[in-house]
Amino acid sequence: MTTTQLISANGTSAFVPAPASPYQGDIARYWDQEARPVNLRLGDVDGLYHHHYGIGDVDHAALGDPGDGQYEKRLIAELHRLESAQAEVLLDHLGSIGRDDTLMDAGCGRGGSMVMAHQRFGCTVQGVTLSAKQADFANQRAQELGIESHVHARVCNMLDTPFETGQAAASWNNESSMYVDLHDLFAEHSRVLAVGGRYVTITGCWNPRYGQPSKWVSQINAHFECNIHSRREYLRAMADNRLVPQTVIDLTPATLPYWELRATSSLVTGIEEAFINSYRDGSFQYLLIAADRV
Ligand SMILES: C[S@@+](CC[C@H](N)C(=O)[O-])C[C@H]1O[C@@H](n2cnc3c(N)ncnc32)[C@H](O)[C@@H]1O
Ligand SMILES: CC(C)=CCC/C(C)=C/COP(=O)(O)OP(=O)(O)O
Ligand SMILES: [Mg+2]
Repeated sequence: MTTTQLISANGTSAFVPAPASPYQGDIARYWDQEARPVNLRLGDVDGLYHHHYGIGDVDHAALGDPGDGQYEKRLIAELHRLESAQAEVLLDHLGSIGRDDTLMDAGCGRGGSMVMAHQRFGCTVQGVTLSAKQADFANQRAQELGIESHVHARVCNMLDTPFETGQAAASWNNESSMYVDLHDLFAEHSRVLAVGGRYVTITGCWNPRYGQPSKWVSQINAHFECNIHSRREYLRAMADNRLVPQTVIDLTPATLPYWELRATSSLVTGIEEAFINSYRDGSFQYLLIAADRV
């Protein structure tokens, strides 16, 4: 594997794999530079840093009076609670996981879901991200929590991981599959998963019933430099790679309250309207798919 030496601001150096394509280089740079308050301030609530969206009903009693000085703080805590609830639902679908099991988080971001998985199951979690900044951040958090022997992130292409064939009891993509070819992705999950293991994704996908990707879906693609797939593509690519869906849940109604609340906050990024409109017009869906590796 080709590597590139990176010299960081404090003079330390590290070898990271050279990107597999110019596109992956762009995505690595995108996440290396990302520092949006909507992600950092939510993560600061309890130290779980997510780069995914939320599900569930808004607790209006907890939010309280918009007129008082502490409202914004409570709003941030509420958005964060909904994002962590999303990760809990993903973990609910991993099946029975033991302390000795290894899980793979494909596109692990700053590692919030990995920490939650370890805290729930006591297992080992191996994460991969294209971003050295994200991997460092996730490993720093694991160290601060004293769980670095069980939670580890590395800079690595999720389509070509160093994990052994059949090594993982379960694996997932949490809002990270729109950056890769789905056939290549599911071939790698299928290789790394033990037979009988479980794969889970939560993703945004365009709805074939709408016809083609709507202008809102195109706007989301441009905003994040990603390539949202259709629901049909997910199911077809899984079927071609020995991943048999056990559960498919349309989380669209469950994620709308998160977006409607986020649109009222001071942390808006400008993409809220595209998510809200595409979920409402049926062109875009927020889906959980849990599949058995057979
Ligand atoms: C929207 S973030 C999701 C992060 C995380 N799953 C979460 O829920 O917080 C997308 C992640 O996918 C990663 N990613 C995109 N393409 C990748 C690839 N080819 N290999 C590894 N990671 C990739 C990015 O580096 C980033 O960490
Ligand atoms: C559902 C879809 C299509 C997701 C695209 C991938 C993505 C960028 C997710 C959220 O990341 P983030 O938490 O960094 O984004 P934001 O800054 O908007 O909260
Ligand atoms: Mg976010």
